[in-house]
Amino acid sequence: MSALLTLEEAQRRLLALAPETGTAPVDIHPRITGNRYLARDMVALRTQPAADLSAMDGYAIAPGRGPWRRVGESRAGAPFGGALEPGQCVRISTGAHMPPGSESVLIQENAQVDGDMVTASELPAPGRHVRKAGFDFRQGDCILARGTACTPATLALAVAAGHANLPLVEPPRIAVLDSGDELVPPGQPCGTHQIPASNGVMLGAMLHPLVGAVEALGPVADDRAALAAALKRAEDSHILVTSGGASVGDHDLIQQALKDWGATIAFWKVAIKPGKPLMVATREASWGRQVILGLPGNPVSSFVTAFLFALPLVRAAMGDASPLPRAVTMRAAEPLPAVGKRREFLRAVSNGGEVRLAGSQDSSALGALAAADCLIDRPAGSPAVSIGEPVCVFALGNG
Ligand SMILES: Nc1nc2c(c(=O)[nH]1)N[C@H]1C(S)=C(S)[C@@H](COP(=O)(O)OP(=O)(O)OC[C@H]3O[C@@H](n4cnc5c(N)ncnc54)[C@H](O)[C@@H]3O)O[C@H]1N2
Ligand code: MOO
Repeated sequence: MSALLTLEEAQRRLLALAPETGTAPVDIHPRITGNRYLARDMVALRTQPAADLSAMDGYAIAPGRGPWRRVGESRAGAPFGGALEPGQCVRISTGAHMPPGSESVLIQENAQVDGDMVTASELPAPGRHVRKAGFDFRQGDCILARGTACTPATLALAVAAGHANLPLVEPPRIAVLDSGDELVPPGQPCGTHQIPASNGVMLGAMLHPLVGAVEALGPVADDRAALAAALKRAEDSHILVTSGGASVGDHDLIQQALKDWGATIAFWKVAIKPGKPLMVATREASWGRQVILGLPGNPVSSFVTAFLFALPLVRAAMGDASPLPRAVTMRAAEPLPAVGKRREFLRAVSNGGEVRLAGSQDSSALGALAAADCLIDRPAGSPAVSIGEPVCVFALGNG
């Protein structure tokens, strides 16, 4: 058998296949919802601040040690009309124009006021409490790069830079198909030879927050005709995620069904545990390229491969410039065994920078998976870990 792909190589090959979905302008106001990413670099249409502004409430003072004669007021939205002469000041509020001739702001806590005359109990340094024009950004600056996520902060920056809508990558159309003769739809009577079809629901719940709509095509029996009928319903999907039938069993028909459908296998099997039988295929539809991600049927294998492959693929198709999950370092709260040839992703619970196993690491153990809030990433061939040693961890977040 050919060597298994490493995780990095498999992710690289998959992301290179991410489908193109198109771009459309989307109104920012009242707010863009869901996970969306910029299709282009964005340039500021205005300078912010557009003029020197006060950062505090107090008095905009002319240079010198004072006292200063108060000659007017500058409020946010209503600037002082004139310019300050030496020895003059204006009352000023936070966000208001610094009038010409003023140099710094004497905060009101440090001002002694006697009629029109203002003296300083503590003198501000020149330029103190002044936001200089353009210090945040200037017209023409690139403020947001293509592939940036629309977060509350990036939306605020885009609005401040003068934009009313943003060019966003369209979310991909996604279908999920779980297959197996033993699968029973949720809540229906289930014999001892059967199992409730939990993967379709789990995968839909993982993908839905990213795109807002996921078509559920399963559960479907391990039967060529049934699979063909289900695949026909996926003809319009940019991304089809299948679960089950990915391994070597006589009844694991997914690969054959996909080939019958016109798909070409891009690669199969990755050196990870769980998740080895992961399969990737493509299909040229009349409207463009479809990507098929074949996940193993074991529920935990399906979850882990969805986290490592399906979510990044969807994020990449949505235009995310860095779609892969990011690891942090934590300390092992219990010893961990040495790792064999496959890189392992252990279901675990984190607490205050420490991490311990969530329970059974069997790839069917949903109890431990549901209790986990992270995956410990154990490289292939790595030695046993003692309590307190650092380990790489992926927070499950959306997972
Ligand atoms: N002789 C070998 N056997 C197996 C190998 C191997 O290399 N040689 N690989 C093992 C590994 S690793 C995995 S992972 C599984 C994956 O197999 P499949 O993708 O073909 O999955 P199934 O056989 O269809 O199902 C496995 C297991 O998961 C349950 N399942 C499947 N779908 C669902 C669903 N939608 N909801 C809930 N549970 C589901 C199914 O009942 C099985 O118990 O293969 C190993 N075998
Ligand atoms: O890879 Mo399987 O996913 O070990 O259970």
